[in-house]
Amino acid sequence: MEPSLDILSKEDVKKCINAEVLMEKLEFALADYSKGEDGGTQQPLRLTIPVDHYKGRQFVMSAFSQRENALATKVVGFYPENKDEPTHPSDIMLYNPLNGSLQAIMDGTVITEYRTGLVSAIASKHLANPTSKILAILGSGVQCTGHFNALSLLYNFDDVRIWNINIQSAEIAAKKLGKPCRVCTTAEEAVKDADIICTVTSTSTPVLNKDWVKPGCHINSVGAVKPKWQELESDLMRSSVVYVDSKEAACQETGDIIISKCEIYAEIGEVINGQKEARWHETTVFKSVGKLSHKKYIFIKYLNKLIYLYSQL
Ligand SMILES: NC(=O)C1=CN([C@@H]2O[C@H](COP(=O)(O)OP(=O)(O)OC[C@H]3O[C@@H](n4cnc5c(N)ncnc54)[C@H](O)[C@@H]3O)[C@@H](O)[C@H]2O)C=CC1
Ligand SMILES: O=C(O)C1=NCCCC1
Repeated sequence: MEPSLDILSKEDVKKCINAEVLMEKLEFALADYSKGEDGGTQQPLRLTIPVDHYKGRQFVMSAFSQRENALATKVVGFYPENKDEPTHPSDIMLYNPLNGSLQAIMDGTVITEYRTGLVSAIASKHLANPTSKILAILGSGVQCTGHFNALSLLYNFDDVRIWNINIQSAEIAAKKLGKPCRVCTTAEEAVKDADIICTVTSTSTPVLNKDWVKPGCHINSVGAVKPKWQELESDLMRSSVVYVDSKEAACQETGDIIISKCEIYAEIGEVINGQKEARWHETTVFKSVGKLSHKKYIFIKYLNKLIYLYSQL
């Protein structure tokens, strides 16, 4: 008999996700990745296909995880000018690692939203002041909500600020958060005295300057996923303690690292493994490029288990 193929829509995937469980899995994934070969993961650098003719690009990310016994590929687009379609369309294919056969195809947009925010939350848990009360988010798209929801699992913020280049978009995002927050007219106003700052924009030039940031603040920067693009000013990168998800990927894929020529202190996985210090009393930047498909992979395997249960109900 032919093995069956599960096809999961965005709604199906949403029903399967439990953010707290995913956060635990992602922490293991980051730690395994930073152990190198001992971590039991295979995760080559992702393939980037420029589609300049249509102002877009596509990333193809494949990985195998021994811990989860899972093999998967995620394809994600980056079309920042899309208006009625997602700016990051994505699909994930899950394979049987025993024989390589395709088991499931699922929407990847919900997983991308959750995974990215939760990884920034894990970085914040290690690198931000544990008593953090003020959160600033620059950018008000999908990752604004993703980051707010993920960080709210760990912190009880009493002041949340949002800024976006387009203020109407920030106002819409603010209403969606389900918690009072302040829409700011400048990025400088939004980040004043903030304990944690998330930059989640599609900008190609810096939106955050060193002089605006409170010493000891923690910054999660997830945009600028092109070698010539920057989200953070070079001076800010050079004067902060910089952590990344993957040194290999960060050094090839983001102008925040390449252009600033900053020193990378550690991968966040090395902090989780106890190999490097969490210097949370200093100003820290977690530069995420989302390169780690194996993180997604763990997500996927987890979903697959739930999908199985779900299909039994
Ligand atoms: N590191 C990672 O793992 C991941 C990174 N990303 C990146 O994170 C960023 C945000 O992703 P989404 O929220 O999904 O995208 P989105 O398209 O939903 O939102 C992008 C936001 O950036 C704003 N923006 C556009 N140009 C700007 C400019 N010049 N200055 C300031 N803001 C500007 C837009 O108005 C919008 O609010 C993107 O750069 C994306 O490629 C997305 C997913 C994973
Ligand atoms: O890892 C991801 O997912 C993405 N990374 C870079 C930008 C597109 C989405």
